[in-house]
Amino acid sequence: MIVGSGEVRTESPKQPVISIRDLGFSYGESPVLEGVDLEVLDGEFVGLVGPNAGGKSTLLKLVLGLLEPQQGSIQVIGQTPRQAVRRVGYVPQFPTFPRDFPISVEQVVLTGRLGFGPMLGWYRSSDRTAARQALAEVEALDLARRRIGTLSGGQLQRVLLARALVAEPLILILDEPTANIDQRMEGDIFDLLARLNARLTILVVSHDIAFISGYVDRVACLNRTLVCHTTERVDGDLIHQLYGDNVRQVAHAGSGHGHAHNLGHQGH
Ligand SMILES: Nc1ncnc2c1ncn2[C@@H]1O[C@H](COP(=O)(O)OP(=O)(O)OP(=O)(O)O)[C@@H](O)[C@H]1O
Repeated sequence: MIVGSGEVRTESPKQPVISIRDLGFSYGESPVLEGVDLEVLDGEFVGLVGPNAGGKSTLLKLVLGLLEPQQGSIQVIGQTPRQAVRRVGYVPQFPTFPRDFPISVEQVVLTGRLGFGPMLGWYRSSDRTAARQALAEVEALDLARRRIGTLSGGQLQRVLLARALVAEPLILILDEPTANIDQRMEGDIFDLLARLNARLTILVVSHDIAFISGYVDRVACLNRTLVCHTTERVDGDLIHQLYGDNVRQVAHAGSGHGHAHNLGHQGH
């Protein structure tokens, strides 16, 4: 509540846009997720971190409605994940395209509009305008006519982000968006996400807890079960708890963030 010069104004509390309750999932005998609870509030920027095979991608697939919970529940904007799928923009983990794959950047972005219009068939001019706007928003409009397979890792991530944005989502979910790009680009992508967070709720999977804690509001640490921490809690002890000895920390030369890198995922 805000009180000033005799006026009383009540700020409405932020609503959860993703609600996960007591979620359980296994592919076979051994559980991958157990008793997972998570609420992501409207407008939040949440980082999802955890060791290899901790269940991060599985949790995303459940939130996207690609898998069904075996225990517990998930609501996305008050609906089932499948019902809400059009309001969720998804940036998958670094797909690769052959260099001569015959599809342009603009065509890739346009696939984000599939099913948008009333008719089956070709894209409308409003779809093309939206695709160009989305490319401009991620500062990649100059790439529109390039073949998708000729892009660098950082350029490809921007284009996939534009493809997610063109569907006008309320929530953006990204799976390791900077896993195969250099540190300067990593900062650029997260600066861009921070700007988009002004109008979108963001859930991002990262292997680099120390880096993302400079950007996100909270980190959700997933290792079969899930524990949330505010970013102030992200220190050496927490990183060690989560990743054990499989972590080396190196300063980011000249990054100005003063953060360290978790190199526990060198397989990526
Ligand atoms: N389709 C599948 N069938 C069987 N087991 C699977 C399948 N997908 C994932 N798993 C297993 O489930 C566990 C969790 O995998 P998941 O990919 O969710 O983890 P992650 O935290 O995203 O890992 P990483 O950081 O390595 O990407 C792993 O042991 C993995 O081998």
